[in-house]
Amino acid sequence: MERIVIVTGANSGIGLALCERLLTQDSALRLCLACRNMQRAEAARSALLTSHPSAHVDLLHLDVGSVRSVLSAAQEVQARYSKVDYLYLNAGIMPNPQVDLKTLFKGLFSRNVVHMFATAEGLLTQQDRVNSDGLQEVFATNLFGHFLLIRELEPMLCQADLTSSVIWTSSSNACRSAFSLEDIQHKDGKEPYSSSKYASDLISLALNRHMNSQGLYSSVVCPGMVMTNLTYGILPHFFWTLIMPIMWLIRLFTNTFTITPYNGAEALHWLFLQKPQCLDPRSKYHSLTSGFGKNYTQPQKMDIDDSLSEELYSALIELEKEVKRKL
Ligand SMILES: NC(=O)C1=CN([C@@H]2O[C@H](COP(=O)(O)OP(=O)(O)OC[C@H]3O[C@@H](n4cnc5c(N)ncnc54)[C@H](OP(=O)(O)O)[C@@H]3O)[C@@H](O)[C@H]2O)C=CC1
Ligand SMILES: CC(C)CCC[C@@H](C)[C@H]1CC[C@H]2C3=C(CC[C@]12C)[C@@]1(C)CCC(=O)C[C@@H]1CC3
Repeated sequence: MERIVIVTGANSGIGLALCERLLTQDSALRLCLACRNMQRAEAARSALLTSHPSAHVDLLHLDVGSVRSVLSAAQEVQARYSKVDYLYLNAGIMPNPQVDLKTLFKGLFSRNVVHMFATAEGLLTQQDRVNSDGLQEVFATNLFGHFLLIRELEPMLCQADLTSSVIWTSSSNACRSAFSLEDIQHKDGKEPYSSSKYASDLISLALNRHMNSQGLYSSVVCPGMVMTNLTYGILPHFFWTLIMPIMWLIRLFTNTFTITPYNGAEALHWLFLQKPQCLDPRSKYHSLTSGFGKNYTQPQKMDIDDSLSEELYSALIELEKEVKRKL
C-alpha cells in the first residue's frame, strides 16, 4: 500500500533534505510538503521532481503558527488521503536571536566548551511576540500548532491494524530550566525556543502514553547544529563564511556539528526505517556526524518526567478548547 508522509516546513533546510532522502529511499511513497509560503513550496517541489521525476509530491498550505490554518489544512488532508503513515513536525522558528558573547568567550576557555557547542545552553536568547491568535509566536509555531494538527488528524493517524509515526524535530537546545508549567508559552522569559523544544519532548512522551494503544507512536529528533536559514539568522552572513573553517574543525571534537541539512536529516530518515513499536519513548534520537564525515543515529535518554509531561498535555488540551471557543 502507498505510504503517505507529511512534512511541515518542507521547503528548506532539514525538512527539504529529509524529503530528498525519503524519495531516494522509497520512490513509491506519496510525499506532502506542508508549507506556509506556496511559492517556496512550489520551488521545493520542482527541485524534488528534478531529482525524482516520477515521484508523487503534493503541496499543502499550512501555517502552523495559525489556528485557522491548521484546522483547514487538517480538513484538506482528510479530504485528500485515507490515512497518514508519517507526520514529520519539522517547521520551526527562532526569531530575533541574540548570542551572549560574554558567555561564549568564557565558555571557549572552560571545560564545558564541548557541551556549550553541542547545546548552546545559556548562549542564546530570542525576542518573541504575540500572534493574531493571542499566543506567543514561538510556542504557537514550534509546539501548539503541531499539537493541534495531531489532534485534528487523529482519525487519519489511528487506523485499525495500522501504526503511524509522529516525529518532532526537537533540539539539543531543549532545556528543562527554560520551561515552566506556570508559563508554558514562555511569556516571561528570554528563551522561548529552548522552552518550546523542551515542551515538544514532554508532549511526545505524553502522546505515547495516550495514543500507543491506538497505533500512534511519537518520537523526537535532534538534528545537531546545521547550517540553514534558521542558523544563518543568528549571526551576520559574512561572519558565518569567515568561521566556516572553524566549524569544520569543531566537528573533529564534537559529533553534534552535523553542519549540512543532509547530515542533519539522518535521524529523521533513520526513524522512517524503524518499527515505531521498537523505539524508546524516553529517548531523543540524535543525528551525529563523525570527524571523518560518517553519519549515524544515536538515542540519548531525555531529562523528562511523566507527571510534568501529563500536566503539559492537560494544559494543551485546555488551551485547544479555549482557542476553538474564540474562533
Ligand atoms: N538548524 C539547526 O541547527 C537546528 C534546527 N532545528 C530545528 O529544525 C527544524 C527545521 O529548521 P531548519 O531546517 O534548521 O531551518 P529553516 O529555517 O531552513 O526551516 C524551517 C522551516 O520551517 C518553516 N516554517 C517556519 N514557520 C512556519 C509556519 N508558521 N508554518 C509553516 N512552516 C513554517 C519555514 O518556512 P519558510 O521558508 O516559509 O520560513 C522552513 O521551511 C526547526 O524545527 C528547527 O527548530 C533543531 C536543532 C538544530
Ligand atoms: C564557531 C564559534 C566561534 C562561533 C559559533 C557560536 C554559536 C553561534 C554557535 C555555538 C553552538 C551553536 C548552536 C546553535 C546555534 C549557533 C551556536 C549557538 C543551535 C542553538 C541552533 C538551533 C538549535 O536548535 C540547536 C543548536 C545548538 C548549537
